[in-house]
Amino acid sequence: MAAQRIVIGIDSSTQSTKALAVDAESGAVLGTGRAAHEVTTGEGRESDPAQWWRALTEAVAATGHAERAEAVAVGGQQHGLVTLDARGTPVRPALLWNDVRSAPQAAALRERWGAAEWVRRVGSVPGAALTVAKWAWLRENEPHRAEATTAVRLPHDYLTERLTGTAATDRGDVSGTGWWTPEGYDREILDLVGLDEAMLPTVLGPGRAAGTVRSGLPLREGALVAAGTGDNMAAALGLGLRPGQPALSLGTSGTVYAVTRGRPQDPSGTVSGFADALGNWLPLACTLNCTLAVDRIAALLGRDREEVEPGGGAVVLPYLDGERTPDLPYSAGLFTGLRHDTTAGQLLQAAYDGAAYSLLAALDDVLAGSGEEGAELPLLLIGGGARGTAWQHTVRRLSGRAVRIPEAQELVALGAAAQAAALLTDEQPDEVARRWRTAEGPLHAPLPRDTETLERIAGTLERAGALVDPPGGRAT
Ligand SMILES: Nc1ncnc2c1ncn2[C@@H]1O[C@H](COP(=O)(O)OP(=O)(O)O)[C@@H](O)[C@H]1O
Ligand SMILES: O=C(CO)[C@@H](O)[C@H](O)COP(=O)(O)O
Repeated sequence: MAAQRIVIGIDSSTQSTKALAVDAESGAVLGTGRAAHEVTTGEGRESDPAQWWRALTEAVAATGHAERAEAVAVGGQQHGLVTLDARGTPVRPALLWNDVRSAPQAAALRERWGAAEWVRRVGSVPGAALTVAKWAWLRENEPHRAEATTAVRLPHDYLTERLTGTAATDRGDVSGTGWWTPEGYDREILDLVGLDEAMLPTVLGPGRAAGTVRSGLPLREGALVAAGTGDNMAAALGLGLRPGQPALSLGTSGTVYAVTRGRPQDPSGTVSGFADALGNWLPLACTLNCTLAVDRIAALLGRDREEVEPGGGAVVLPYLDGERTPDLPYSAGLFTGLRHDTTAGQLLQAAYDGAAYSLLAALDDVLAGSGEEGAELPLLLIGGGARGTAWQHTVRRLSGRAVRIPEAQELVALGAAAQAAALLTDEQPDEVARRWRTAEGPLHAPLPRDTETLERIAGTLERAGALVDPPGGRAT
């Protein structure tokens, strides 16, 4: 019998790091680890990259297989701006994807060339989330820190570099920066925002390793380190997505996406034209307010997250963090349509509906522009929220689609593990995930689409005007 080969997949997401030790042959999860991250509250959203590294070492050690793993890969939250000095030490905490302070810089970038030209170059219309807007914010607001920066990284690049000593990224994650084109870094954009290309990592092609684990780390020295990728691209690998198969992730962010063979082009800005971690594309729409916002509203209402009730005409736009889809970075949450007989459970259901609405509306755009057949395939529901009955039911009611809930947990970490395993077995990572049968799970039949609720939310958004889009910036 051949010796068991073990790989480790790491998901460094907004709220925590999760690590899975996986049998490269069968996909069996042999050990798991998790360590929480701190994210600032208030106006900005920041985390200390050194804390991600500590969380990674803790989570990897907790799998119980760190010393045996032959290959490892990191999937990381997208877009975050990590700024390092000449010693590789963070100049300041990372500005995260959901930090909307960079909205004015994003607007100025859009103004400069127009949405269509940005889409032609980098696939996406710059919003506050994109790294390019965050770097522009830093230069304007903390020029001394921008000056002190000698290297710019994404979260997964930073962690991969700490593992290997190599400054490398991949086409999936780099496609969310706003300065990468399929031909390489866009010099004109880098000039526009005053960033030297020498400060950026090398973009590795699919299937390439970033290097090997350095000595003195809590992993086996010399183990292979795959290129890693952004967390959504890693989940696409982890599910073994074939072109046209839609997925919806309910985590800190809500995301909807599909793998496509053609490059997405959406000048409206709803769908970002990301690359996947292989040679394809990953049109994706993302909301800022998903599980955390709904949980917060449940807490305000004094309810458990599952204590929802149907009925009533209330609408909740749960934009506690500002919002990205629709593009309302300065918005705050809005409750409307309350009556004497409105219950707390109905308000909580309305919060779920408000959070799911934009994702499902955007799903239609993701699929419409995808040019792929198979758009009627069941929606794969993943992320922490997919475990919740209220989330599952809301997605089924508002999508009118069949929904499959993979039994496998932690699809981002599994995707990273599949990428690591592919280095050992000479397969494609998505083939590895299909071999591991990661997308299998109960299939829920479609429910009739609740068009009344969808229309009520759409109408509220249309009429909400300055309440959700204050002319002078942040509402509160
Ligand atoms: N059983 C559950 N029901 C509903 N939501 C859940 C459940 N378990 C976890 N969650 C939600 O999942 C979220 C974390 O999801 P996750 O995908 O791990 O987030 P991220 O990757 O953004 O850090 C938490 O905010 C929590 O609200
Ligand atoms: O910004 C995006 C996608 O464009 C987010 O999806 C981030 O990648 C963060 O993901 P989670 O921590 O919520 O998984």
